Amino acid sequence: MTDNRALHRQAFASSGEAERPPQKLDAEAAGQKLLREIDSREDVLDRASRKIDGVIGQLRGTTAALPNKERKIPAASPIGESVMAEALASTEGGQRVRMPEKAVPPYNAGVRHGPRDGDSARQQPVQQANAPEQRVERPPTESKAETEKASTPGMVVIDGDRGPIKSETRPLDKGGSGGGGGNGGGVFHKRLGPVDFSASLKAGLRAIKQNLMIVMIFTIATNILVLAIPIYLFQISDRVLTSRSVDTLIMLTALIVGAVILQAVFDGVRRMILMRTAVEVAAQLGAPILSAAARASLHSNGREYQTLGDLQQLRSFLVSGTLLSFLDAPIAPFFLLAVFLIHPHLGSIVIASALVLLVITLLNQKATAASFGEANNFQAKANLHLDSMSRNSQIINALAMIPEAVRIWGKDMAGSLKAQVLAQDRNIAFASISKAVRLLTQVMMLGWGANLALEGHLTGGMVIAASIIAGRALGPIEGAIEGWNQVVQSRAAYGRITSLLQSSPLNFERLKLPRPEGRLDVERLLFVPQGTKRVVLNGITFSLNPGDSLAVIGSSGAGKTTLGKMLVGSILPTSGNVRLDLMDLRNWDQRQFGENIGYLPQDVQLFPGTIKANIARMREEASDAEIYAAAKLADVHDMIAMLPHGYETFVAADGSPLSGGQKQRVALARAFFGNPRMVVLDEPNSNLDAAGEAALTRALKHAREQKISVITITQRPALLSSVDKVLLLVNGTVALFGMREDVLKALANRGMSLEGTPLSQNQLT
Ligand SMILES: Nc1ncnc2c1ncn2[C@@H]1O[C@H](COP(=O)(O)OP(=O)(O)OP(=O)(O)O)[C@@H](O)[C@H]1O
Repeated sequence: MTDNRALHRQAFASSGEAERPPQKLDAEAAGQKLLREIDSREDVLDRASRKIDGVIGQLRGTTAALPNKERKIPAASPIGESVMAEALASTEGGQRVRMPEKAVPPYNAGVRHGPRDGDSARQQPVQQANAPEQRVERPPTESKAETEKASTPGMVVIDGDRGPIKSETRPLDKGGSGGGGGNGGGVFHKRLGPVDFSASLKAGLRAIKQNLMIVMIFTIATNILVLAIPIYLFQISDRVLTSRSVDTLIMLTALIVGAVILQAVFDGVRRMILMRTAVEVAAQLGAPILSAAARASLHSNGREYQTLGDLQQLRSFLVSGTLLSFLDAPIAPFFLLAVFLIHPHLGSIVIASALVLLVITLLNQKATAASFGEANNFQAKANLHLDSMSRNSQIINALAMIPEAVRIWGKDMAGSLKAQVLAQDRNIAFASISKAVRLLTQVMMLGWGANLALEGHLTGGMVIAASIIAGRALGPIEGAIEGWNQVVQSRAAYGRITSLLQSSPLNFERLKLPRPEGRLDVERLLFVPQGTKRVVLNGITFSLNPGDSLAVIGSSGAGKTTLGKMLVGSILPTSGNVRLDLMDLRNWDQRQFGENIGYLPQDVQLFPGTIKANIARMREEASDAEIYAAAKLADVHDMIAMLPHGYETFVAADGSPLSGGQKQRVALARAFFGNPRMVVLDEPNSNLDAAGEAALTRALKHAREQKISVITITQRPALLSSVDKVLLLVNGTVALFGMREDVLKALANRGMSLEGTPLSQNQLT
């Protein structure tokens, strides 16, 4: 805005002043003067806003100095810094993958010789590998610069960004690596190791508590200053009008004007602090909630993601008038006392109506809780449906399913709206009753006060003052009733946030193990999906040595995909164990396990971002050498090289511009990224043409050379030539398992196809 004005001024100055008539010059001078005035006012406003921030900073400093065992504020990261970091990250995303400069190295060159983190980890002794990592919940030591920034008046500090996403600025000159960030390549993880969501929750609550303490100080001051108006009325009617003193009137008016302005400022400040509190809570809890939801959604239909909406609900409550009413409530008894001091009769009237209002509050809570809960449940269902609609938008359009999809959503929405109307009707009715009670109280006070005045117990000014003060005393109760819906929803939202964060399996620390070699032991796996009696897998037992390659074959519905998911830990068995290097998957550190395995699911999905970011599993710290090594290992480098933008090709959420086969091959490179020790490929050739299938066979050969244990789920015989062992699944049980030749021979002897079904006469001959 200021820049625009500067431009305008420049335009004024440079547009040939000399030739212009004096009237025009006058007008321009007036215009410039006006702009200068606006500038100076803006400066004043800016300064005021900075001062407010400074006051908040100092007050926070004061609360920080209070003796409090719990008070260990984590390293603060100013909003500006994270914005800067993001800006830097997006600039980096534009860099290109650096290819090897000379002759193309052998497929494993990047893996064997590159200065890779994984390699150094492998060479470290076990003790070192087991050294405790920095945990998320531990407040990092504040650097001097940060401490200075935090204590600088005028600097608003948000103690946030403490989830698994670490708030640190990325180094810009990282070995020429594109980092795999890509333009749209978001950040999934930056921090390794276990997290403690309870600590994040505590930090969020601490931020709320601290700020509410400051807000309370301003609330008390505001409420005291609110008394200025009744005192003014009282003084005018009882002193000025009787003494007829203009001087007293002027002095009183000046005082009251000052008090009213101060009250407005204090009220503004407390609202600003609450707004910042809401932002801070979002910054503290956003990343932990998303991480916990992502993990929890593994065993559900993804409704946990809606907990982010709960955080939004909590934020809205923190800036709502309802919260201000609750904050005003503790001061209400003092107003009551003031009315009592004016006259006990009037005080009794206020107490009686306060009790009536409290009863109304309880009745309101009882009458609306169930309906509000029902409305929320329906809303959550409608949101889930909306989510699935957005994921399946192509099918919905192609099969002209829009009316049906909208109808299903509409049914849940209608349920939610119906329940909401019922609840809101009751809420509004109770709010109206409470309003009426409050107004009637004031009428009674005026009426009875007038009677007391007639009897000479009170003056007219005292009656009016008492009536206004009574209004302030009852205001918070009325506000609480009106905003009760918000209270209920926010309480439920907080409950859901708490249970999600506290029950997350990511909370539990796991021992960091040495890098696995790829030995796989599957023991008596049984899988009966929750809520069903269907036995999908039954007594599956087999073992693979590091570097073994296995093909899992079987007819459709035999349980191959389910077994594959179990091998990568995305489904937990009902009983039995899957062990990688003897350790049960449940006991592996989840992040470490994920880094050491690869998985290509049947239904390939890429993330919106560049191909390089997708291959690098969206990791910003991935080096070009690692990305290139994965692409070579999966034999997709040549295919990527043919794309107009190569590794920088941006893949949209629906996978365009890649074809189904290309998507599958990029996902194959993603599975091989980071030199994993075990890779599970579910139907990796389902979308591939002959050339793609040949490349896949080569990829499996490379993996074998690198001693990566590969489990390939397939129905096609083409891949069998590149595996050591074959496992035939029939109805969830192992029908055959052994060396490829033996299994194929056994199959032929039994006259069975690769799917385990008897061959027809034609096939046998
Ligand atoms: N969560 C679940 N709830 C109920 N049934 C399930 C569940 N998961 C798998 N199943 C059932 O288990 C059986 C095996 O499914 P799975 O997807 O593992 O088969 P598959 O061998 O991979 O088949 P395909 O080759 O067609 O992919 C199917 O009949 C499926 O309906």
